[in-house]
Amino acid sequence: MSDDALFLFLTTSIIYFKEEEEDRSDKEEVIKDKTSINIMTQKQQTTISLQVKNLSYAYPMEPSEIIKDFTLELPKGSRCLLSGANGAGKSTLLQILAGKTMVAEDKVRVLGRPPFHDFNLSCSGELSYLGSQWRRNVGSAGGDVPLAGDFPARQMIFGVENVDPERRERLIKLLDIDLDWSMMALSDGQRRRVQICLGLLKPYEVLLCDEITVDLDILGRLDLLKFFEEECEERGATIIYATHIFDGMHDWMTHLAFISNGELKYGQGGRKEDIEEIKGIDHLLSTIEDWLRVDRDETKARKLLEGPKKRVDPYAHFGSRQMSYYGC
Ligand SMILES: Nc1ncnc2c1ncn2[C@@H]1O[C@H](COP(=O)(O)OP(=O)(O)OP(=O)(O)O)[C@@H](O)[C@H]1O
Repeated sequence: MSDDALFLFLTTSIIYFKEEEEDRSDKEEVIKDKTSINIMTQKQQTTISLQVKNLSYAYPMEPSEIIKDFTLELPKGSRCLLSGANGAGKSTLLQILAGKTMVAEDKVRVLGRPPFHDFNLSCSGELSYLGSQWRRNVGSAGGDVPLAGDFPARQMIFGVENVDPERRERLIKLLDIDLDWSMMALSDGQRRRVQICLGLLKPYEVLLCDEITVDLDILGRLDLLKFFEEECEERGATIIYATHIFDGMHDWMTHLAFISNGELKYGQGGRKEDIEEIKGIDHLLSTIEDWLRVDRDETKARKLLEGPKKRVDPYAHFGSRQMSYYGC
């Protein structure tokens, strides 16, 4: 081999090996990345962010329990659809999980902490609740009376401190909010958009939603569901979403719980892939319809058997009811 040929051979080999090495290290990067994603997914799946253990609850002065021996466990990053008939106990359960109602410390854990006793869970924004109580408190003067006063949506949204400006911008765009909207002259859907924006400004780790999208138009609802999905997949947020609207929910949810008369009856809060009735194709609506029909028949039968509910009269000891009659 001539000197020139030897030189050419050596240079080509060096270039080839270098390229091979670069290629291999690229591949290794990808494999490393994939491994870390896998580890994250496994970690996400094994990290429990919300836990309810044999929870029972009765409202004060009420004779019967509204939540009965309820057990649920949700991993980080999951999106659980909470379903059930009117009066089944969904809002009551969400209010307990949100720490608005006191139950024993060991019955409910959110991010490993008891939500009622650990006040900081909600104050820090780690646990966020958008529900009936919240609807009455945010942007309203109490009950269903809208806040009076001619101030713009901007004032409410920019009034929340310590918010990431990028997140705020994103939410304003997503919810199609006009910052000049006057809070006293909004439609129900517009008010709900401002309320939802306020509730989502802080990056929660666990979000509890109780029928928040009823007033939104289809686009608003679908965009919001997409946003929630990204929050779970990118940040590992966990969401429980109670609704009677199932459009788009089959693909959206990762877990399903159907509550009947305060008990976890179908779905068991399990992964949707493991629930026989909705496995594979989108059978969610028809399945929930079937469950609701069975539930309605059972409730009727139970009520017939139980007879009328006996309520505790809180004024019985004071005779004030009689006094009020005299007053009339
Ligand atoms: N403050 C309260 N005091 C006493 N009983 C209550 C109170 N709030 C709700 N209930 C009762 O608890 C039961 C469950 O109500 P809850 O609001 O949790 O049901 P839900 O599943 O959210 O219903 P919906 O789908 O209509 O919103 C109902 O029978 C209701 O009458």
